[in-house]
This record gives sequence, C-alpha cells and structure tokens, in this order.
Amino acid sequence: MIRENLNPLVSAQKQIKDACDALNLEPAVYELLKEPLRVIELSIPVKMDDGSIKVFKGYRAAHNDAVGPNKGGIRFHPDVNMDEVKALSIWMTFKCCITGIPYGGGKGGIAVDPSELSQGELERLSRGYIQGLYKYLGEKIDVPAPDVNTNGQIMSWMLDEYCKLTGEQSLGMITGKPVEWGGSKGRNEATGLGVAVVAREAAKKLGIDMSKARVAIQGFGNVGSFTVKNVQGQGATIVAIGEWDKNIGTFALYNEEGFDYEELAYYKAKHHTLANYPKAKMISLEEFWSLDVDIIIPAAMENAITEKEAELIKTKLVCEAANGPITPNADKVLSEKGIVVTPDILTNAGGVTVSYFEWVQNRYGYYWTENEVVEKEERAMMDAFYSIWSIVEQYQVSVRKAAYMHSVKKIADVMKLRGWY
Ligand SMILES: NC(=O)C1=CN([C@@H]2O[C@H](COP(=O)(O)OP(=O)(O)OC[C@H]3O[C@@H](n4cnc5c(N)ncnc54)[C@H](O)[C@@H]3O)[C@@H](O)[C@H]2O)C=CC1
Ligand SMILES: O=C(O)CCC(=O)C(=O)O
Repeated sequence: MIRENLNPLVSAQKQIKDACDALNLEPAVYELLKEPLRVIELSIPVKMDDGSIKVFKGYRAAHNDAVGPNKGGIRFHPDVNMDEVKALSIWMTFKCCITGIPYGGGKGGIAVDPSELSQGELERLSRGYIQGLYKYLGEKIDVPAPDVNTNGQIMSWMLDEYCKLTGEQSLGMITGKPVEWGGSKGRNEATGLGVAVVAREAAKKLGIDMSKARVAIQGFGNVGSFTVKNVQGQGATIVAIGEWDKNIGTFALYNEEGFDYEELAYYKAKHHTLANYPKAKMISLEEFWSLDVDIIIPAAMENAITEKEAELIKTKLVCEAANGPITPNADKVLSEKGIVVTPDILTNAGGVTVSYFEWVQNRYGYYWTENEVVEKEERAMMDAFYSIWSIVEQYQVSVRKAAYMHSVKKIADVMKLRGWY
C-alpha cells in the first residue's frame, strides 16, 4: 500500500481542484486559490525567565481577501509549520462563505509547546508575535482569533500590544477576547454549539434519533468539550472520549452509561488532563474507532482519520469538528462504506460566525445578550446546513463537495467582479 500524503496543504488543494472541476471554472481560479495570496514567516526572540534568549518560529497566512478582511485563528503547537498554516487559512476562506460572513481566510501559528513556558514567557511570546506582524493585521485587514492552545488571555495580550504599537483602541482587530474586554457573549462555546446543530440536523436526515444516539468524540478542548455539552443537551449519550496527555500521548475512555459534561469539565480543569478519569475504562485507539456508535465527532487535530481508521469506522455519520481530521483517502473509504461526513468548513463554522458577531459588536460599540448571540448563531448554522444539503440533493454529491462547490463559486464570482481573472 502506498503511504498516504498527510500534508494538509495537499488535501486542501485537492478539495479546491475537485470543486473547480465540478463547476467547470477557468484554470485561473484554481491558480488563485491553491496558495495563500500572502504568507509571513517570523523569528520571534523571547527573553526566557533564566535570562537566555530563545527564538521561536511564527507564521501567518492570508489566503484570499476577495470577500473581506482575512480571518482565522492562531495556533500554538510544536508541530505548527508553514504548510499547515497555509492549509488552515485556505479552509477559513471557504468556511466563511458557508455562513456568508464577509471575510476571507487567514490562519497563524507559532511552533511551541505552551505548557513548557511560564506565564511571563507566554505573554512575551504572544506580544512578540504581534510586534512582528502588526503592520499586516487590523480590523479591516486581517483579524486573528484563538485556535489550538490559545485563549482569551493570549488574545488580550496580543490586542494590548497592537493598541500600544498603533496608538489605536482597535477592539475589532482580534476576536475570541474575554467578555470583560470586548469579547462577545457566547464566543467561547460557539464552535461546539454549532457542531451540535450540524450533527442534529444531519442525524435527522439519516433517520438517527438524537435522544437515543450513542456518540464518540475525540478531543476535549474548547471545541470538543462544548460539543459534548451541547450534544448531551440534545439527549444523546456520549459513550467514548478520545484525548491526549503529555505523558501518555493519545488515549481513549469508554463509559457504556455515558459521560457527563460537567463532571468531565470539572476533572479536566482540576487535573489539566482526562488521563486517570475514574468513571471510565481505557480502550485502545482501534477499539475507539471501531465502536458501535451512531456518530463519531473528531474534534482534535488534522489527519486523525486516515485510511486505517476509516476502515474501522462503523457509524452512519462522522461530523468534522476539527479542521482537516479526515484525509482524502479516508474520505474515499468512508464514502464507499456509505458513511456521511459533514465537513469541517460547515460543521465548525459556528466559531468564526460568532467571531464575526464579536467584530460587528466591537465596531458598532453596542453589545448583545447571550440569547441574541445564540439565536443568531443557531439561525446561521441552520441556514448553512440546509443550503448545503440542497446542493447535495440537487447534484447527488457528498456534503464536502457540495460545501466546496458553494464556497468556491462564491469566491470565484467575487474575484471575477473585482477583475482578478
Ligand atoms: N477554537 C475554535 O473556536 C475552533 C477550533 N477549530 C478546530 O478544532 C480543533 C480543536 O481546537 P480547540 O478545541 O480550539 O483546541 P484546544 O487546544 O482547546 O483543544 C484541543 C484538544 O485536543 C486534544 N488533542 C490534541 N491532540 C490529540 C490527539 N492526537 N488525539 C486526541 N486528542 C488530542 C488536546 O488534549 C485538547 O484537549 C482544531 O482542529 C481547531 O483548528 C475549528 C473551529 C473553531
Ligand atoms: O474565530 C475565528 O475567527 C477563527 C476560528 C478558527 O480558527 C477556525 O474556524 O478554524
């Protein structure tokens, strides 16, 4: 068997090419979309607590700003590299089109394990990233947000640095801020809430009764934990959780009776890991992917489901809460087995949609209640799901292909209007 290419940029380019071919678009469209319009690589010197200087690699890719300013998170992870950031920025462009928000795609990251830094070192690194990039950021240029291992505190340091460097109180320059300083109510929970809306509507289409559904979720970070909370709120039973721990690596937990969100969240906040969680038995990763459940939701990292895992999966539905968790080869295997996949650019679009609401509130200077935000997000996700599902039915294509056809067409139309090809 030929080893799969696990470079996410190669996967993203294949997805664009498939959509361009299906839409019969001029070759220039693929040429414009296959790489970001701008990429920046930074060396960020940080004074460590022991007085030494350590230099970190940082990146920001601005994929396509035909529709509006670039938008997308910043990831802190040891494996961050330029191709990963490029792929993540490409996915952001198409994701923003799914709920019709006026942004292009962007993504950034730093190759670092933040758990090895003190708070002071983390703050200096976050500020250093902005010192290297601030000329290319701004509420009308490129608007970052949190992603893996970043949070509201890091967004606050970054915004403070930006305000100091530019002399402007520009709250809309970054989203995912704490509500105490310009954040939107509902943003923290938004991605998981949106995932649950997509899972529920897709389940309905497949005849899965959510109140009886058994679900396995990989990842219990921001996205995974709030997915657990909201899917549990729909009456489903979460019987398995896949996680990662610094000392033991990836692992999976199983509880036939179902996990409880509050108990899991309490345990993780206290121990910073789910390893040794008492109300569960450990299962192997093979057992996790082979579980007899109705829905699997990967909510951790790219390439979680390769051909090998896809062969094991027995569910009717897989909802991509993470970005790029299914490789193209695995996608093919799942499709041949008749398993429906809701793609990342649809499934996790709730996060960036509420980031847009945050940006609107910042620029307007007027703030909404949590109910208003949740209602608007639910409506946006429902509209998105049904407009993509209508393409699935009309063209008899996968949900992923339908989502890409929708988004690529929209970008192509706007690039044409702007005279880019
Ligand atoms: N935070 C957000 O609003 C959004 C995040 N995403 C995507 O969702 C995914 C998760 O992001 P967040 O939850 O924000 O990150 P996070 O840093 O809050 O959580 C990631 C979780 O995944 C676990 N994990 C890491 N590697 C793993 C592995 N190999 N197997 C199992 N678990 C593993 C970590 O232990 C952690 O609990 C990423 O792909 C991210 O790009 C997508 C849309 C929005
Ligand atoms: O909230 C945002 O602006 C971006 C979220 C993000 O990075 C993502 O959807 O992958």
